[in-house]
Amino acid sequence: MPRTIAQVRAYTVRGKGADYHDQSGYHWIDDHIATPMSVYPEYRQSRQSFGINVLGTLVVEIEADDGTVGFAVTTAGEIGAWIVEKHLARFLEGRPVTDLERIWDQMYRSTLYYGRRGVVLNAISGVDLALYDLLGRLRGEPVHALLGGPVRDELQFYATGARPDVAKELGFIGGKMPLHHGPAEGEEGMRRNLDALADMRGRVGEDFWLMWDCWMSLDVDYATRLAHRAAEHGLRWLEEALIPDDYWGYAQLKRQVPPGMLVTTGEHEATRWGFRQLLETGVDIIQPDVNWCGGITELIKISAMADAHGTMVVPHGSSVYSYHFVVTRTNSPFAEFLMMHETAEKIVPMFAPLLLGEPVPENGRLRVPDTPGFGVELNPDVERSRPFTH
Ligand SMILES: C[C@H](O)[C@H](O)CC(=O)C(=O)O
Ligand SMILES: [Mg+2]
Repeated sequence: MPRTIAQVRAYTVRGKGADYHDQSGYHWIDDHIATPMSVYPEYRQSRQSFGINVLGTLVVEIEADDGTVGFAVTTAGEIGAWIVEKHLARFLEGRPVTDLERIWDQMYRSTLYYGRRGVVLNAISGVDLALYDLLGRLRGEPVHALLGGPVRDELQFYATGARPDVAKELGFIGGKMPLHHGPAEGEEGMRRNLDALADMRGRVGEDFWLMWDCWMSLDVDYATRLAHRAAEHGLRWLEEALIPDDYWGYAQLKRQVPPGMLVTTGEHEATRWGFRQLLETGVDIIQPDVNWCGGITELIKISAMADAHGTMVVPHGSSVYSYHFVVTRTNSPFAEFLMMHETAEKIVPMFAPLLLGEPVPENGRLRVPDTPGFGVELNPDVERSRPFTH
């Protein structure tokens, strides 16, 4: 008989951690990056000014009836803690730890009237990942073994950050930069974007992948013009050019970009139904975030559907939670590493300082550890609180 779930607990943490936009002091990740809010000049310089970091980190702990505890982290803060404690916990406590599918389905169906995506799916993802962690710990196996085992010996990474030139030195296969100026900054902003790309191309040489992360800031017309002008500097892909709801725009953009340039998106999409719509647009790479899209139980379905469309799945960030998945799938040939060092010049663990044992790539590569569950522990020195109980 499988173990049963004794208790579900939700905690919040402020500063860094899973809410990696929650940085203080200078950080490249908050330095005049183009966003959907860039149409308002007063919100252009800092994403924190419009509240990109309001949520904070959610930690979900699930305890089995023998006292074994699994956990996971995501971006959802207090609102997520409330959803887990007051609504989702009832679908877990007293159930077998192996009931992944039924638990996911009940969490999703029961929250449909206020959920479907966004913070509710972040909370569901956190619960699902904590359950995988618990199952791995109980069985003494890494999560990648629960998913069918690795299809390659190690992962290779591209780096996201302000310094692709440093990423190249560190052994990454490519560098993805934030786009700094959106359509509201006119031709001057367009020129600055292209100058930055040309400058970086000059530093990294011809063959190194360079990509742009547009964080939902563009429209189809601007994105098309940007893509054509960027082609001469060898831009490999244009990421998340449009708002996530504009599936029709993505289909049009895919038809209009120069041959060979990839259109990628999906980090703010959730569930198999959202990704079905996205796959039908014809984008080249989908980028679900396993901490936000519904967890591993849902990513398995999204990935299989993408595979049948001949589309690559390169998950957004998510550290160990995506590494254990990516290593088990042939249509996920590489992974993202988000450079959380303030100037992107050094490698630091993505969710630092929240996790102990969080692995980082060396020379752009990583052998996913075989330690049980996701192989990480909560750092006891990081203060957390439990705002709600049930
Ligand atoms: C750099 C991007 O604006 C964002 O902060 C991270 C992201 O979208 C990505 O890693 O992809
Ligand atoms: Mg992105």
